[in-house]
Amino acid sequence: MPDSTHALRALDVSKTFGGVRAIKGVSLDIAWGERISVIGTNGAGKSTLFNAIAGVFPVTSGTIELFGEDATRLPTAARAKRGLARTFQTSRLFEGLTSAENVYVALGGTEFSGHLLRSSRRTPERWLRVEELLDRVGLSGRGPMIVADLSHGEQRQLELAMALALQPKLLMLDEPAAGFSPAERQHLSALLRDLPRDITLLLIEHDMDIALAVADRVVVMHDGEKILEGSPADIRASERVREIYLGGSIDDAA
Ligand SMILES: Nc1ncnc2c1ncn2[C@@H]1O[C@H](COP(=O)(O)OP(=O)(O)OP(=O)(O)O)[C@@H](O)[C@H]1O
Repeated sequence: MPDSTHALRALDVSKTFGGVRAIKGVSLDIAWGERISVIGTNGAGKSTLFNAIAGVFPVTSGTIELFGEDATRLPTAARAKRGLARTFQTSRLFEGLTSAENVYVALGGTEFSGHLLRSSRRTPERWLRVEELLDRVGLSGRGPMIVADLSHGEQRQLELAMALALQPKLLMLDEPAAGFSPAERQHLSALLRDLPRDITLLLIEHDMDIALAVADRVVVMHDGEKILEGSPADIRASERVREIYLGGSIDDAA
């Protein structure tokens, strides 16, 4: 059971790379089960905030509490062990394996060494779980396909299945719709909305439609700072957001 009211509390977090202040005093609380989208134009600091929470690098100042525990100095693996799962902008799949085998490995198939058929006899329940996860992300029937033969969209869906295999408390998705067709975007949006409500979700997304459709609350970053947060309706109606997107890359507002 959660031992705090929040899955995540980031307090006054800053990160400087050389002379660049990528994020400046950003605070962000995410309640258990809440779904947050972080939006902002190129260079706003979204990825830096995301990576700071995931523990990819140490923050310059500020604190990060995960699941009620100070995680500011915890390495990525320790954060993952406590229940944080993330996807990446670039694919981390095993391209020569099938979809099902990828999910199997993500489920903790530590005995995996190219002998999946042999291990499958020992772990039929794990293969059932693989099928469930593939179904959940809309990849029913794709289990036997080699990853390299999946479409880009399907590969991202597979990554989502692998993240879900970890039964995360906090699922962090880094631009999951990058490179998607309009149809794939709609599909992803529906998939994310259908995720179990007990998974806390932090989504960084360029695509406004997905960001607003999936989130309970939206955080707007600009120039390294959190400048606004509110409901999707608040954000949609915000003149400030409109100005920022028009002043930045108009593609971002698409
Ligand atoms: N490793 C790094 N080294 C130096 N500067 C960095 C590094 N990572 C990010 N920055 C800088 O920090 C600022 C914020 O970048 P960040 O990638 O967090 O923005 P973003 O909102 O994710 O942008 P995008 O939407 O383009 O991915 C930018 O000015 C960027 O150039």
